[in-house]
Amino acid sequence: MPHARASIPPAPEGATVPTSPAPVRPLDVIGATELTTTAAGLLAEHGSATAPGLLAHLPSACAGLGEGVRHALRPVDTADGLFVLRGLDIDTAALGPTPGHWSAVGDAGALWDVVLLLVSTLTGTPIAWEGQQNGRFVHNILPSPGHESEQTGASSSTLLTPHTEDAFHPGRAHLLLLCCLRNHDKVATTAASIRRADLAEDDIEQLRRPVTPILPDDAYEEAQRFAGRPAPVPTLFDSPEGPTLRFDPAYTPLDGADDNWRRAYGRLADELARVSVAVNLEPGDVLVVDNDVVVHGRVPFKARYDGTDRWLKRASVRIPGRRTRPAAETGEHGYGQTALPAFAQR
Ligand SMILES: O=C(O)CCC(=O)C(=O)O
Ligand SMILES: [Fe+2]
Repeated sequence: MPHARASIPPAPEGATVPTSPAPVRPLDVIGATELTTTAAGLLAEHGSATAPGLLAHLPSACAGLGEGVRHALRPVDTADGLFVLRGLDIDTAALGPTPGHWSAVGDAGALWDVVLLLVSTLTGTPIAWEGQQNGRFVHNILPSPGHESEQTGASSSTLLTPHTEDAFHPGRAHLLLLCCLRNHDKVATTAASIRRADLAEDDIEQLRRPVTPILPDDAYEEAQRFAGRPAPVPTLFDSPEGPTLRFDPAYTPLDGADDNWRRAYGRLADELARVSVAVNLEPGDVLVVDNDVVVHGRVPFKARYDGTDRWLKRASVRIPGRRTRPAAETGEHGYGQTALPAFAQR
């Protein structure tokens, strides 16, 4: 049912204006039950969502999932560059309070880590970063005291500027998956597709040039200390699958960039703001974002810090053999960071 559309909330003050809703892919009760029972079985067998043996068993566990789930998780197939999988039934009362920091999560909500890993494995290979959230394959996105105005998932009071996830790195995800556990205040994730943007050919030419680097974000302290020279990277790329982008203005130094490039970059940012949609995730929704096509962010909100805060689980996925990026990326140093696959690539 590709025609269903997620509801669009009114734009909060200062936030991007939604122009078109996100496609919803419904998951029926049979599919949802398959995912949760398979996840519960894996958890019971391996004891923890972070057990290496569980990760190794994801492909064989997925082999037992039915056609309905597989169909719902077929590749992103519209210029929106994303979809919302809807139909998982989360008992939010049983989750326990939203933790105050990712490092305090432990196995809280572990069933949903495993469900998200299964969903991720149906779309590709989940990856983790040694330097982020202790190497976990499923990150917890929740507001944390002291981090309110950062450009990371832990922030709240500030607009999380639209960005490509892990834009600084050539091993970054092809798909980003966000599973919503709790979102009482209907805080929207924003998403803008390069395939909805209308740019002048001259601007596209400018932004195809590698002019300035993208530096590691504040979630990567070790990478930020890396001594190597940051390499300039192109912002736009014409891939055999259509236009793609690599964009993170909050971590893009503009000092070395010429005026023509800067103006084109500014117009790209304006155009992405124009086509941006606000996706209001509800508990049980899994937002699947094509990280080569869409930049995502989040509107500002007031954290509660009382155990009822917004809580998302996040996974990153590589699609083996995908040709959406310039070949020159393979020579990048990646600021000393390595993306680790959950299991050997199939
Ligand atoms: O909180 C959100 O909706 C998105 C945060 C984000 O940028 C991320 O998790 O990568
Ligand atoms: Fe992000």
